[in-house]
Amino acid sequence: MSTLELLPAVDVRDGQAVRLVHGESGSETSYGSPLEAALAWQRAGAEWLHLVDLDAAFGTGDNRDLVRQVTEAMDIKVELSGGIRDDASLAAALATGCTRVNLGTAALETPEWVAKVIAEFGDKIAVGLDVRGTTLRGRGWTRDGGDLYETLARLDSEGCARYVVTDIAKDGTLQGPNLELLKNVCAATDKPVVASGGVSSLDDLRALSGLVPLGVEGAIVGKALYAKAFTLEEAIAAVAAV
Ligand SMILES: O=C(O)c1ccccc1NCC(=O)[C@H](O)[C@H](O)COP(=O)(O)O
Repeated sequence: MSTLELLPAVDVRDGQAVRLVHGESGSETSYGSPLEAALAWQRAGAEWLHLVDLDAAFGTGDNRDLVRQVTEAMDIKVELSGGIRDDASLAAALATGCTRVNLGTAALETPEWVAKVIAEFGDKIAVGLDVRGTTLRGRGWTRDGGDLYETLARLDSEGCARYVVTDIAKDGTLQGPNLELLKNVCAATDKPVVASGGVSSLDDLRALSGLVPLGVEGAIVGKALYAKAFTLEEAIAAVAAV
């Protein structure tokens, strides 16, 4: 069985690494320099970094220069997320040298553009399916954007390479991932799924590892690492031992 990929998260708001609760603007806990955080995960053995520009996601500005600086400083693979919604923001994101980008709002609001860039850029494009129940949320998770499974079927038919699935109710809460949601999404698509939101313990990572045969490829881990629920080294060892 393949090993679950781990993607430690650096979410950037107003130049700082932060974690939100349920992705809500104003619920930030700050954890200092995004570059220091990213370098720390790299030193700890990360193979991936999940880097989010929250201001771009919320439409409160952007941290584009900082995101580029962090991405360029990494020797590991970087997944960029937040506010990538048109040719200009996609070009800027890809120009950082990131391995792939994660589209969210655009998949809900400008499906023709997303179909076009999926066709053009292949597996450099992942789509974030951020849900409350089975309703997708866009614009920094503030607006409803359609049904999860209808959107998934459409994106599958367009050749989307990968999905990043977040249960917003779990995100930043340390309450454990929504395993049922992940199983249901894996049953609805043959494409790999990256699980995001709620990881709280090494047992959660072991449980997610158990879903690898179903199609879960990786897990984004944010709050648990910042809150020191476990170290990244412990997480890497835990998923390797499953
Ligand atoms: O990814 C986005 O575009 C985004 C937009 C608006 C709010 C939050 C957003 N992302 C949050 C993340 O990707 C988190 O880093 C990730 O879900 C980790 O969650 P957790 O382990 O529960 O801290």
